[in-house]
Amino acid sequence: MKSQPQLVGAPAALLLLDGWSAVPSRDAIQKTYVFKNFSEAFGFMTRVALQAEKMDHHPEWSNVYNSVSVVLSTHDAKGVTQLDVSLAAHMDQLV
Ligand SMILES: C[C@H](O)[C@H](O)[C@H]1CNC2=NC(N)=NC(=O)C2=N1
Repeated sequence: MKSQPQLVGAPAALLLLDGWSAVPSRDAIQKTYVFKNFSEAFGFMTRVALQAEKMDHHPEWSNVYNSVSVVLSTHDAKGVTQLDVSLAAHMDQLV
C-alpha cells in the first residue's frame, strides 16, 4: 500500500510558490498559464503529463486555446500535500 503524503495545506504551500492562489471552496491551489498559442500550451501539458505519471500524481486542469488552468490537490488526503507543491514547482520550472 502507498504511504499517505503529509497534508501541507494551501496557505503554507502558497508561501513556497509564485503566482499560485488558493481555491476558495476547498483545500487546493490554482494557477492559469498563458502561452503564445495552442501548440505551446499542449506541449506544456504533454510534459506535465509525463511528470504526473512518474509521480502518480495528477492535476485537475482545462485548456482553452493558449491557456491552461490548473488545480492541484491530493484527493487521497483531501487537501494540498507536498506532492502538489512538487508538481506545481515542476510546472513553474517548465515555463
Ligand atoms: C491509485 C493512484 O495511486 C491514486 O489514485 C493517485 C493517482 N493520482 C492522484 N492525483 C491526485 N491529484 N491526487 C490523488 O490522490 C491521486 N491519487
